[in-house]
Amino acid sequence: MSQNATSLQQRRLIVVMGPAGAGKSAVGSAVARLLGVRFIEGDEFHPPENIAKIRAGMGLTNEERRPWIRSIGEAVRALDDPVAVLACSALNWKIRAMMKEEIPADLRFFLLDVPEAELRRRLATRQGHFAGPALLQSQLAAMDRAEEARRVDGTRPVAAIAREIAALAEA
Ligand SMILES: Nc1ncnc2c1ncn2[C@@H]1O[C@H](COP(=O)(O)OP(=O)(O)O)[C@@H](O)[C@H]1O
Ligand SMILES: O=C(O)[C@H](O)[C@@H](O)[C@H](O)[C@H](O)COP(=O)(O)O
Repeated sequence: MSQNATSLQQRRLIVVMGPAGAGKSAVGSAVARLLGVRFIEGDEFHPPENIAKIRAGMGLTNEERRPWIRSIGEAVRALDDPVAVLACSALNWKIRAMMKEEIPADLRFFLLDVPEAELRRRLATRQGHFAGPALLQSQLAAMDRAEEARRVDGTRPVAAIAREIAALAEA
C-alpha cells in the first residue's frame, strides 16, 4: 500500500450532523477551534442548482446530493491533516453510505439533537444563509434515527456542546 493510501485511511473526520438549524456550523467550527484542526463547511460545496433549490425551500434528491458529497470528498482528499471537522446534515443512512463511498476518511458522526420548535425558531432568525424554515419539513422527513451517530444534546450553549464533542472525539 502506498504511503498516501495509508494516510487517507488514517484520516479521521469528525462529522457534526443534523437538520438545518441544529447548529452544525456553529458547533462544528467551535469543535475545530478547540482541537486546533481545520473546519470544513459542507454547505460551501453545493453546486449552484442545489443552492437554488434549497433557497426555494425544496429538499434535495439523493442524485442531487451526490455531486455535493463528491466535492466534499475532493476537499478532504486534498487535506494533509490527520483530523478535521465537517459540518454536514448527513440526514439518513443512504446519504451516510454515499459519504463513506466518496469521502476518504474514517467518519465519526455526532448528531445534534434539537427539538423541531427550536429548529424552526433558529431558522426563522438566522441571517445570511440560503436554507430557511421552509426547508425544515423535508429535512425532518428525510432524517432517520442515525444509530451509528453519537447523539448530543444540541440545546445547550454552543461552547458546552463543542467541548463534549471534542472530548468524545479524542477519546
Ligand atoms: N446551541 C445553540 N444555541 C442557540 N442558538 C444556536 C445554537 N447553535 C446554533 N445556534 C443558532 O442557530 C442558527 C442555526 O445554526 P447553524 O450553526 O447555522 O445550524 P446548521 O449549520 O445546523 O444549519 C444560527 O443563527 C446559530 O447562531
Ligand atoms: O445547514 C443547513 O441549514 C442545512 O444543512 C442546509 O444547508 C441543507 O440541509 C443542506 O446543505 C442540504 O443538504 P441535505 O438536503 O442533505 O440536508
